[in-house]
Amino acid sequence: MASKLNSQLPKPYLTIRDQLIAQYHPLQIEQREHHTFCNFSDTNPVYQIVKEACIELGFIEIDAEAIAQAWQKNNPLIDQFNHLDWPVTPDLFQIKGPNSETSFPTCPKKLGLYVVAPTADWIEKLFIAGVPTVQLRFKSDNHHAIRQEVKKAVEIAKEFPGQLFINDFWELAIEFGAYGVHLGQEDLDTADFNVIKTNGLRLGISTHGVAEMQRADQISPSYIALGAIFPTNLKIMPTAPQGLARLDFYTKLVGSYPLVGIGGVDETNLDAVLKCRVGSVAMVRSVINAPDYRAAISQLQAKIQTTQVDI
Ligand SMILES: Cc1ncc(COP(=O)(O)OP(=O)(O)O)c(N)n1
Ligand SMILES: Cc1ncsc1CCOP(=O)(O)O
Repeated sequence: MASKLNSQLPKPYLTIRDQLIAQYHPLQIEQREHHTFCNFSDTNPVYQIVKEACIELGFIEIDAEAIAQAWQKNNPLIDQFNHLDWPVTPDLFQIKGPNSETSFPTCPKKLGLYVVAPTADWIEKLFIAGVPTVQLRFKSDNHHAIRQEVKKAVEIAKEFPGQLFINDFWELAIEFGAYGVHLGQEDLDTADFNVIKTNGLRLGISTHGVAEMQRADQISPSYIALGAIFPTNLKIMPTAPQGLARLDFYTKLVGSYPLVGIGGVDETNLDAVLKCRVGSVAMVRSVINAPDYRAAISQLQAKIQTTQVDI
């Protein structure tokens, strides 16, 4: 494979690097940044080769470094290098898992169909239609409107057996007593996790790759979300769509955390996503923009019931 990098690797190592790239080409995605050089901080050849191969496969640099570190830990000697030995276990990535004292309250590993909805009225329609897990993702700058919407959604949720997560507004979620909150990476610097936890709320965290999963693990959330799996026009994503081969890898990486897959999932690709052993699949447009949302829910739920493997 022709390299996009100006490699600093010695010639014999380039062969091993290209072997890795050929072996793991299903993990390849089109990268947005064009890497012209690699400034390696670590001189270990295994680390260097793997990092370069991962950059070539389209991993962002912090993820390439995390994978290179895991590989080096598992396979430290270049003269015993086994290019088939891609590391997948959480411990190689220093992912501890949720069983520590600091964990958030647990939620089911299989959350069923998880619909992310724009308003409290939608939350009601979704619960009535039998959706087990919903999220209020209300986007507004009007504090009064936000407060009213969260309050209404939580009041509605109390009438139904399903689970309601509130996106972003964790203080309001606590005040009104929601089942859980969902936070993005940019919320992690400001949210008070102790307050969320001591109030008994579950926590879901968005991730877009390996390094963000490692960061999420430090917080021991109730679930980890990974997106986008496929292209989505609902929001601008910080990383390119990750695809099924990477989803399969991420499912192994998170170990016993429930993994929620999101982004571009619909009836046509749901089977393939479930086969990657995700705990659940979150969707917006496949339900909210469907010509008949009740019919869409029935079809998606039926597919989840028939296809989801034991995890
Ligand atoms: C289940 C699930 N996964 C990811 C997201 C995205 O959340 P976030 O990163 O906070 O981005 P916005 O939704 O605020 O645009 C989500 N909402 N739900
Ligand atoms: C909110 C969000 N976070 C990651 S992808 C995404 C959008 C999912 O929407 P859709 O299911 O319509 O692609």
